[in-house]
Amino acid sequence: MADIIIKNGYILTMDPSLESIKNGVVVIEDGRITDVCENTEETADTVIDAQGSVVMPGFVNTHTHAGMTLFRGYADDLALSDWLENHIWPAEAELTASDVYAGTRLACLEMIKSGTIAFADMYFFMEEVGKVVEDSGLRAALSYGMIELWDEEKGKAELKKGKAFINEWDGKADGRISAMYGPHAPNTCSKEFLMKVREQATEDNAKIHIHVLETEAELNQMKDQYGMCSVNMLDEIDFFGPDVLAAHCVWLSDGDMDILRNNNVNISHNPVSNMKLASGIAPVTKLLDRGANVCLGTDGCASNNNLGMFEEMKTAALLQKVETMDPMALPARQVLEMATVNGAKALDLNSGMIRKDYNADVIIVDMNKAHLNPLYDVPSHLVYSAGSSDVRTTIVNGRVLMDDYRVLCMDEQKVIDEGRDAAEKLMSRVDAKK
Ligand SMILES: CSC[C@H]1O[C@@H](n2cnc3c(O)ncnc32)[C@H](O)[C@@H]1O
Ligand SMILES: [Zn+2]
Repeated sequence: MADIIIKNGYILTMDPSLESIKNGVVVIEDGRITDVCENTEETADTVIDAQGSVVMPGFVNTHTHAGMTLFRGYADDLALSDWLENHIWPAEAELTASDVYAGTRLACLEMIKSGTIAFADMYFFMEEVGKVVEDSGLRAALSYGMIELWDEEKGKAELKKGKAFINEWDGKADGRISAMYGPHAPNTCSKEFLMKVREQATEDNAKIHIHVLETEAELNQMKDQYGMCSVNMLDEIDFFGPDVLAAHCVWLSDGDMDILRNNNVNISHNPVSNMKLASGIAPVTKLLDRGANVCLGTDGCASNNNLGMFEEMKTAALLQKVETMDPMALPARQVLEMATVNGAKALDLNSGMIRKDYNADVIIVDMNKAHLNPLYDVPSHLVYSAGSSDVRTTIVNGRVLMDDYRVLCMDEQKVIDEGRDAAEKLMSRVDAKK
């Protein structure tokens, strides 16, 4: 007997070897998908009727700072350097472990409700993030964000913290958590420090999550400092590889794109954050044309201001069309791949497709809504018409985290109240310091 059978749904497999099934069945046992078919004789403890819904792989958000939900709507409409240096960093200096716990719980609640099954996070007080992920049931690739600022002693302490986090958390929560090194960016960490991070990551068999060429200011700073851009500098120190997740990559030359592709670097595109901070437009279609693995992230809630992957997909697709002046650029199906298959590849997850033996990381999207009818093409609706609140069920590792809009893995109202309280107290401490 299986654990879960999802029946009567439109199965969008995202599997190149298996077409979508108009009225199909997904069978789940021990956290895995054991069958994807038109009919089954199998029985299960839980039978979910997905009539009028799309059954698809859940989203992988490949760049976020989950605890920053507490800064949602704080310091809007500013350029990145002003936003970060004069507003966000002074406010983050007041953060406590319990703030990050409350903020990350709020983030996980939002992600579960909007169909995300895994996320790559870089922040502070990462033990709190680990605890939240463990309890929530989500998957995550977590990194302690290291900012060295050319201070050798600080660098040593940061690397020690990064390593301690990896030692304690990699593989935790039955393998749902992986841990990475998180050097913040090439313009906040010295070349020497980044070389040490690379060496340590190789030795520890850990991946690396880093911001790369997000702004023109970073490009100019790097040219002044090293006589070359961040990608060239990182390439020179043999930093790149398939274990690197590079967020943003907005200011790339053609040569930089070749370097990233040739080194199989995973690139997290974060279009809403890039638009809000007016950082620029990443050359996504050029990267995809080269065969690079481009995935999709929201960035933190102070630069987005939500964690919804539906909005991110639509923005990504529209932005590339305007950038290239080609309405055929980044079609719906391709952007869906970025949000599922490519994200899973970047985080080394056996997820991102509805396929036999894959993780049972499945969402059910309710199509019985005014804004989703009539329905000619499912990928089109998912990218251009659907929204976060259309997700009715989220399953991760075979556990139902949200069932028909009801969150089962946490007390929704308590998480909202505690997030709001933590933000209120945090902001009074921030104001007192002004
Ligand atoms: C060292 S933990 C992460 C660090 O990054 C800051 N941050 C959030 N969003 C961005 C962004 O778009 N670019 C650069 N840095 C960002 C966050 O506030 C933390 O300080
Ligand atoms: Zn970021």
